[in-house]
Amino acid sequence: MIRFDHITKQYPGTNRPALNSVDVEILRGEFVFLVGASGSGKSSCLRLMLKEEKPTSGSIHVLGQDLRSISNRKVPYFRRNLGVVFQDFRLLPNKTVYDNVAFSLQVIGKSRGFIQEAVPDTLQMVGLSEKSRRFPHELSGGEQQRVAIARAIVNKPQILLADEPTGNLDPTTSAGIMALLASINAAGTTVVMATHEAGIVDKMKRRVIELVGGQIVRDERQGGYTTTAIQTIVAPNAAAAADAAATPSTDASAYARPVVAASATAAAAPAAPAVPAVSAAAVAPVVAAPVAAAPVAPPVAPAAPEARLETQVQIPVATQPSLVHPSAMPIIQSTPPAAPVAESAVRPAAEQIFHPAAPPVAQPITAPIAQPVAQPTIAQPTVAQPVAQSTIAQPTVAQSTVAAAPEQPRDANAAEASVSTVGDQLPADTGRIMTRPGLPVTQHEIPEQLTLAEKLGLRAPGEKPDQSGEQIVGPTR
Ligand SMILES: Nc1ncnc2c1ncn2[C@@H]1O[C@H](COP(=O)(O)OP(=O)(O)OP(=O)(O)O)[C@@H](O)[C@H]1O
Repeated sequence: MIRFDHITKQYPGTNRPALNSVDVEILRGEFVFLVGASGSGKSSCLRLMLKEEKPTSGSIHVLGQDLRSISNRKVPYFRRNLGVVFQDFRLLPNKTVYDNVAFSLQVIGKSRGFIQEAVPDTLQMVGLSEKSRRFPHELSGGEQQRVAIARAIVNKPQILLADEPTGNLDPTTSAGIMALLASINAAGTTVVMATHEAGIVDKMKRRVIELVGGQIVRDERQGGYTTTAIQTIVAPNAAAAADAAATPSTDASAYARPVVAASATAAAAPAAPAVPAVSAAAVAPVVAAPVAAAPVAPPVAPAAPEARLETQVQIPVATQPSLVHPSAMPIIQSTPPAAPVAESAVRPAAEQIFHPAAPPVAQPITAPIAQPVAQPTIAQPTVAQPVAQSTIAQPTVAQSTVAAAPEQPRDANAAEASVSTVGDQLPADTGRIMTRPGLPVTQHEIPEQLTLAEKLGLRAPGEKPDQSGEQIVGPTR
């Protein structure tokens, strides 16, 4: 779904890169924290995913598209597949809650009927139905962030990028926002969130990617802000890996199993560094989608993997997709809350990253027996009413409407906005390990400074601004 290959980003006028040869893949349905000290490169990662910045070298694929192939003119259409939430909310101050959310649909040409249905549904999901007529300055910080989240998800993006969304909020309000993000993720949206907040990361027990000085130093399933994983040695075993590759599983329960898998590169080199093993804490993550019955099931309905974990001890590695990039840091994997989908399984041949014939090192391991734990204390979303699943549960369906008449964007290029989603609608490939071909690097010029509307994909760079203005409003409390 999102893949960085050897990404280096050096900003003009700086003498060291903000990101230094970063390799990482984020699968569909994952909830990923980017953590690290200030200046470690978290926001740069998000800006690159959004094509707000271009890498100095390396390639980025998002939703099956090589971002280098997306022209500046088409960037707004690409961004319609991504929702974005910022630390400072960035709401339109002269518009009501309803209009802030509706605005993002109006500017991409959604029909009045669609807007009248989608906006109330989304406001209900974020618990703001009763405050739809208020202006941003009449809301608390947490409520403003909920509006920003509603705006980000109202078009049912497949990916939600959040840059320190709780940075301006108190712990209790932050917990509510995190529960909301968890429910959005549980309904199928991939969430990537940069944060400094150790408490949140520790409670959520999701995948954690840690950056230090622009490099990934840790990539851990169900991690904490500071790793507590027990490191063990896993010896290369090509035969076991070959078996693993030959018998890919489509059993969703496979995702629930802790696993260790190394890269094909490691398999080919007996002296390769040891691969870290699973986290000792295979505990239940915080997810419970507070959604009501819906006409359409979530596209990536995350089963509750924690329930199955409790009795598992011996873990067949073959059934778990690896997130390990051949040249990336070893990953420490335990249990993802959802069933991430390897986008690679549906890419064109030239982009295929799975190479079953060259399996990585993979050894059965003894997984920790999950201990019953108290439910983490992050609260469920304060949704006043049962949530209409249609609000976010059908991202792939929704995406297709971006290019469909009468809601088609206003120029012929709009159709391309939906193309990128096609690759994400096919079944998961669960049993193979990723290796990737090197790709030539071509740079595209994009504006360094974009307005909010441009960042949100609402308006093409350079297009005439909306008359209502694009001022931003930050937290009021
Ligand atoms: N537009 C820019 N021009 C020059 N340098 C930049 C620019 N943006 C970021 N940097 C530098 O790149 C490095 C990474 O910055 P980035 O904002 O990605 O870090 P971060 O981890 O998100 O930090 P924070 O947690 O403080 O937001 C820093 O050294 C920063 O000074």
